[in-house]
Amino acid sequence: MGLIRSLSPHSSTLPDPVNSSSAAASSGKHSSASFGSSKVGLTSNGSAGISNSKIVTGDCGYVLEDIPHFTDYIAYLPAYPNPLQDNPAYSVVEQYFVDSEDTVPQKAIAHRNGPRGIHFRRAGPRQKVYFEPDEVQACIVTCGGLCPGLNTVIREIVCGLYNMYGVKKVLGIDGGYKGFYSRNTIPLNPRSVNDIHKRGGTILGTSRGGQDTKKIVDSIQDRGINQVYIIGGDGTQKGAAVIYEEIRRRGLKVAVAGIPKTIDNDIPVIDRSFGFNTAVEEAQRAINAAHVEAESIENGIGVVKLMGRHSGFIAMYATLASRDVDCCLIPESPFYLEGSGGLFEFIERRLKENGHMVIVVAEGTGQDVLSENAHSVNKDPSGNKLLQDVGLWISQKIKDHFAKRNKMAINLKYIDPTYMIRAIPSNASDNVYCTLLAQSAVHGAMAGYTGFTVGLVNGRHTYIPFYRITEKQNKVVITDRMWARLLSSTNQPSFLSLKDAPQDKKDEESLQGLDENHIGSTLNGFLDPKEISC
Ligand SMILES: Nc1ncnc2c1ncn2[C@@H]1O[C@H](COP(=O)(O)OP(=O)(O)OP(=O)(O)O)[C@@H](O)[C@H]1O
Ligand SMILES: O=P(O)(O)OC[C@H]1O[C@](O)(CO)[C@@H](O)[C@@H]1O
Ligand SMILES: [Mg+2]
Repeated sequence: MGLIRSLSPHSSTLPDPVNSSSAAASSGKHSSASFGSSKVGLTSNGSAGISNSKIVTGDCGYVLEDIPHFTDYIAYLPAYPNPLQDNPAYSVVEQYFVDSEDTVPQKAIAHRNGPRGIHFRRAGPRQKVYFEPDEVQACIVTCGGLCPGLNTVIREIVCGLYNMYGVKKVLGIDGGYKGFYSRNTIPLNPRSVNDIHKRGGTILGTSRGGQDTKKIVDSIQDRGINQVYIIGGDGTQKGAAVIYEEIRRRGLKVAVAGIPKTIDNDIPVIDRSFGFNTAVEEAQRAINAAHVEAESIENGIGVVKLMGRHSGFIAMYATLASRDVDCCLIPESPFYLEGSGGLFEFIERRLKENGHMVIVVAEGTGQDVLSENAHSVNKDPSGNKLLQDVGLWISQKIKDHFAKRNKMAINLKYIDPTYMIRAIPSNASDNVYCTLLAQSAVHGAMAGYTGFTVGLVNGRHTYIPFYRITEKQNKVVITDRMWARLLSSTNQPSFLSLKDAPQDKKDEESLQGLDENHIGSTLNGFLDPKEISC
């Protein structure tokens, strides 16, 4: 059961507690209150056990998917002027504090008569904060697989808290979620994190599994922690969502802020995840090596396997960037080997035309076919399916095919740089991106927001409610322009025979995951069709 804040019935502004410190007032499942031309409400949401979502609606189909704030569930909290207002470095900025009305549209493309659609709160410093500097005891945890930029985010959270807000107590949690209750903490300060951004990995260590919400929140409470920064992928953000729920259930003034991390770029809503650019850049080295090997020998074939459990973004962007790739295979695009329009036929043709070729394959590709041959499906401690090596499998299949009846002598080299592309430090552009994500998280937590993930949406930094990040995975849409660009650059077959092509919208959605225009169940009851047209 959730609470909604009391709203002035005549106000036409967004309810932003960092400009007004009025506290919780009424309660109710799926309730809404009108104010001016806007409506705000909380509703049940089925995803990841999250019970409350804050939806604000306005004119012309405007919807704000807002994030929780302490004042939603704690009454009469004092607020303080943001210390940044006295910071000489920022005093030159004309409007440094984010206007409470600033929100960012999820979709940048608008039609004249279309609804304004979903928006997220713009990230950044607020005029008021809900912590005094010496009251803050922050902690940082990294979970899941490695990703370039983890250390940069850690560094910038520590430095942001120290330098912008005068916070002096920051702890690192050792080895992922389980470190909360099984390890000692690591004290962090600007000196200890000074040059960690030049290193790959995470200085805090990471792990999979071991997410025991009760023990984690007990540890947060026992240690007096009141800001929790959680860096990790989809699994981690689901864990963060349940930690936030438990903290809220206990009525604690503890901010939970997620920073999305995934080498696979499989987190929805955000433009891209940090470290992704670095990984794509590093993948070029492997593709280049495969190309050099392949073109130096008769009928040379280079096969490169890149990461991408369910989403083929790294393979797609690495292929588009390289221009040396003849065929890119990703999990979203089923393919077949034999017969007309199949991979073998294409390889034969390309070898006859060019004398060599390069194939890039994302690790999650063709797992259905591979697991048919596997004895059992193993899972990692987080419950993620362990993948079969598609690179080895496809290499062997190609070799067998061309060896059959001495069809054609080929020279195949298989390169597997998977861990090399994620164990490196982030490049310059990812470093800047990590810095801004970390600072957004710090500003949000200091302003009393909680239960949110920071993310870049249409080039703007935003605060996104957890459920939007965890409800589905970001996938390459194979009926989109980007995949078409790839097909036209490689000239590979689409492997979509006519009968497989999406027949209608429903098929398309099941093929691609949910449409990005999809308005989730969270909005039921808040989007009145009458309000959409204006
Ligand atoms: N549904 C869930 N609810 C609570 N915690 C979860 C859930 N799924 C995963 N976790 C926890 O989150 C942590 C990281 O999860 P996981 O290993 O799936 O990596 P991830 O965050 O998805 O990152 P990546 O997939 O990019 O490596 C683990 O400690 C795991 O136990
Ligand atoms: O680090 P692990 O457990 O070997 O997992 C590897 C997986 O992690 C990722 O890097 C991120 O989910 C995937 O691309 C890959 O399948
Ligand atoms: Mg994951």
